[in-house]
Amino acid sequence: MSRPFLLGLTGSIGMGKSTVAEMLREEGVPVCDADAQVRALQGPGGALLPAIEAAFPGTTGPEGVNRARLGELVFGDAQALARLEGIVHPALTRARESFLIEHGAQPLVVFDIPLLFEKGHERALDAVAVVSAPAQVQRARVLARPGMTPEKFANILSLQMPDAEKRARADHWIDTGGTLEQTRNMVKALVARLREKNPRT
Ligand SMILES: CC(C)(COP(=O)(O)OP(=O)(O)OC[C@H]1O[C@@H](n2cnc3c(N)ncnc32)[C@H](O)[C@@H]1O)[C@@H](O)C(=O)NCCC(=O)NCCS
Ligand SMILES: Nc1ncnc2c1ncn2[C@@H]1O[C@H](COP(=O)(O)OP(=O)(O)OP(=O)(O)O)[C@@H](O)[C@H]1O
Repeated sequence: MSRPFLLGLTGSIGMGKSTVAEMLREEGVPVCDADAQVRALQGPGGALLPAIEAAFPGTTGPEGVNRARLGELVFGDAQALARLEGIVHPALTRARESFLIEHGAQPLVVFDIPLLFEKGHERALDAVAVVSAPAQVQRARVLARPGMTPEKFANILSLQMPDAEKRARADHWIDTGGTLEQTRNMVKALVARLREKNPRT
């Protein structure tokens, strides 16, 4: 039975993954956004709140998870991060399965997964596209975000596979170091090529 072509989308912090995911949606490609799912599961009334509160007391409330607080506890403490991932990642796997059933008739679907290579998700995908920009562009983008410090940035970077390795492993590279228009043209070209590879009637 035919099925959609499964493209993974990844990239390190601040590289422009969310921006590219939005461009893909504008091209009519369904995008399953792991970060958005985590936010829903951790938001007000989210299904993961009881388990997170039990493991990290004081980090949840009526507004859901206090992400800044939880981030302080887990970024920089490998054991705590592994405990949080043990709660979050199985729920993400289930969400991905439902997404695929919902969009099973499409030629192409995208899974936007921040830690795609770090967690071995490439094994379940047909191809992977990585978004990346020069390190100094990444740094400037990330440090401009409210609440970000050079220390927090360094910690998060140390948890992620180096950008050069991601690019070496990926099948497609989307350069986000230029203008938004240049990036959009690359996105359009990639979508056209992949849809051609897997035409659906
Ligand atoms: C700790 C949390 C609450 C902090 O939230 P916050 O809004 O402050 O940061 P945000 O989620 O935007 O992450 C900031 C950066 O850290 C990276 N990051 C997030 N989780 C992880 C992780 N487990 N390992 C490595 N990098 C991570 C993100 O890709 C991003 O580049 C949140 O990141 C979380 O719940 N993480 C665990 C779930 C997870 O693994 N998510 C990433 C895959 S979907
Ligand atoms: N050519 C480009 N392609 C993509 N983003 C660009 C480009 N030029 C500038 N930007 C800007 O860079 C920022 C990238 O942020 P974005 O949230 O997309 O990154 P991200 O990789 O999803 O980050 P994180 O992993 O931390 O969630 C946006 O503000 C975007 O407008």
